[in-house]
Amino acid sequence: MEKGLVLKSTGSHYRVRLDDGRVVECVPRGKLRLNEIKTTNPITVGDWVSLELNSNGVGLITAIQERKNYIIRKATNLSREAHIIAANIDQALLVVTITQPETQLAFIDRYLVTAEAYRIPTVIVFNKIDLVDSTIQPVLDSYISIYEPIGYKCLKVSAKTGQNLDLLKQILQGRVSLLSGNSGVGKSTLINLIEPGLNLKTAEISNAHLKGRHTTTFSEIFELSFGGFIIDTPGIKSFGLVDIEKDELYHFFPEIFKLSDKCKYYNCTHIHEPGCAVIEAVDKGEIAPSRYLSYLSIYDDENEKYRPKLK
Ligand SMILES: Nc1nc2c(ncn2[C@@H]2O[C@H](COP(=O)(O)OP(=O)(O)OP(=O)(O)O)[C@@H](O)[C@H]2O)c(=O)[nH]1
Ligand SMILES: [Zn+2]
Repeated sequence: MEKGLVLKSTGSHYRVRLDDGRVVECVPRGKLRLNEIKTTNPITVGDWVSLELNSNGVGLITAIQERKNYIIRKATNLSREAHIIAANIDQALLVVTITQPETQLAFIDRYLVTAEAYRIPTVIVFNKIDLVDSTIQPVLDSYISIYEPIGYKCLKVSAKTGQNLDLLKQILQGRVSLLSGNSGVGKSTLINLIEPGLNLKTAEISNAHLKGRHTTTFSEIFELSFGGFIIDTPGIKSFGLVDIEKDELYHFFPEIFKLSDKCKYYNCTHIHEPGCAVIEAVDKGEIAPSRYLSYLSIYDDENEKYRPKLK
């Protein structure tokens, strides 16, 4: 009996990396299912599997280990089944830039909420730090002062000058990472510097959900030469919001969640209730206005009237 990590899935067979580094082609033995959700694919990249090796070197997958997390894409047909894109993601690296292009705070917040809901720790990587001049610096500082206190690790790098790429490498080392970020922030440039020759298909498929044919694109995991894995999956630079119940949304804003047990009402929405510890913290400037705005707009687009005025 061997154990391995699923690197690639083509629907019917799988490429699995054994613990000793060997890579073998595998087929599942019979029906393998984890009783989680209705899914179009029972085994996905990032899965840890048990397998038996045939004499001809082909593996027979006999079991799938329980997943610590997974990301899904809703299948485009009406079967309501989900397609699991990847499992057991140790961390997401969200690459953002303050300029060329400017990554919006609302975009970062939506990403972080989704990552929290998926239980994927996220590191915010500020790239193109070489472009930061005296006008950009305060903006960069303000971004970091929003996210660092909440607990998100922030890293300033430059693919152009090579600044802090060693730290980025350290973060990637020994982990399974998902690389995300808007188009043009430098994901490919960074990864090519860190691991030359690795050509990720990070390019986003525009309106992927509108184009059914793209759901047949399979994701893949690449091994880094210095140890660690990168999940390469098209269209996942910014994964969509998972279905989050409105009244659970505050769970995915760590700084709001932390305060929520101090609210007067146990079912406080943190939007209009008297005695709300969250609103109080927003008023006192202890919660970033932009974060609270994101909370309101994700909760309900009609919360306009509750929005605090930004200075
Ligand atoms: N000045 C500067 N330019 C950078 C840096 N990193 C990347 N770029 C440039 O930014 C542009 C976009 O970089 P890409 O690596 O293609 O960005 P991407 O995030 O992979 O973009 P998509 O493939 O569209 O998702 C390229 O022209 C890079 O040369 C950096 O640190 N500093
Ligand atoms: Zn409240």
